[in-house]
Amino acid sequence: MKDTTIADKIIVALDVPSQAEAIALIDKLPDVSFWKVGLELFVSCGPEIISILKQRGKRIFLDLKFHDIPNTVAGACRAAAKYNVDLLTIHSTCGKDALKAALVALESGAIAVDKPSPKLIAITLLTSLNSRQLAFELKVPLELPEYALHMALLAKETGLAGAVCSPQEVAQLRMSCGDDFLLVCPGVRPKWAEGGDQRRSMTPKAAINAGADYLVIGRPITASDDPVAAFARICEELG
Ligand SMILES: O=C(O)c1cc(=O)[nH]c(=O)n1[C@@H]1O[C@H](COP(=O)(O)O)[C@@H](O)[C@H]1O
Repeated sequence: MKDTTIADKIIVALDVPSQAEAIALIDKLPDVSFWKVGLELFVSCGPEIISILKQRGKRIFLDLKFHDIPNTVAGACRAAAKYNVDLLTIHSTCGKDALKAALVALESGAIAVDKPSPKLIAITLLTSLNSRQLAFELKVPLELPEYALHMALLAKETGLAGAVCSPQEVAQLRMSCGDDFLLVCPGVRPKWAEGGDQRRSMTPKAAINAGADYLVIGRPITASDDPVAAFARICEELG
């Protein structure tokens, strides 16, 4: 088995509008072992990108962020099982019944196609939201860290494999959810990169030190003039 390196902890978000641009990035960055296919790319070019990544031996995070009633998320998860990806996302705010239905359908879908089940992980609170927006736009009366923890625990109690959280909450979630619960952190920003629409960022090094299993990083690498150098610089900063 290939040794795991610090670079393997970085999942690069393939947020581009076409398959050609995605392939160009994948081939430009051969040291990236884990790629995220999100809504933009999947809606633009469909599931073929999954096969392209598989042919190159990459791990895949299929980030479709399901959010619907139990019957619908279950159907989507059953269908997604056939792609044989490593990680799949659903919003915790679907509620416990939907999370459970999704998990059961994903596992039975994987058995039906004789493939391992992807790990289902739950979005706690999008990293583009801050505490002000949580209180005044979403009208959630809890403090942000308490809300994120509650959403992670809901996923854990339902049997999901992990959660997506901002690096600012990862230490608390790690402490409360234990070492076996997968914690994936987007909203990560090296000091030299622009924040963009992310609201609860920390540096890659700080996020890993706080307990993240994986970092999801997009634009600091993919929108850089030199993605290869940007990826190498992040790996170097992670030590
Ligand atoms: O599920 C995700 O990956 C996700 C959850 C979240 O709360 N915030 C978040 O930014 N993401 C994703 O992580 C990636 C972050 O990209 P950059 O902001 O370009 O680094 C995007 O593809 C987002 O869709």
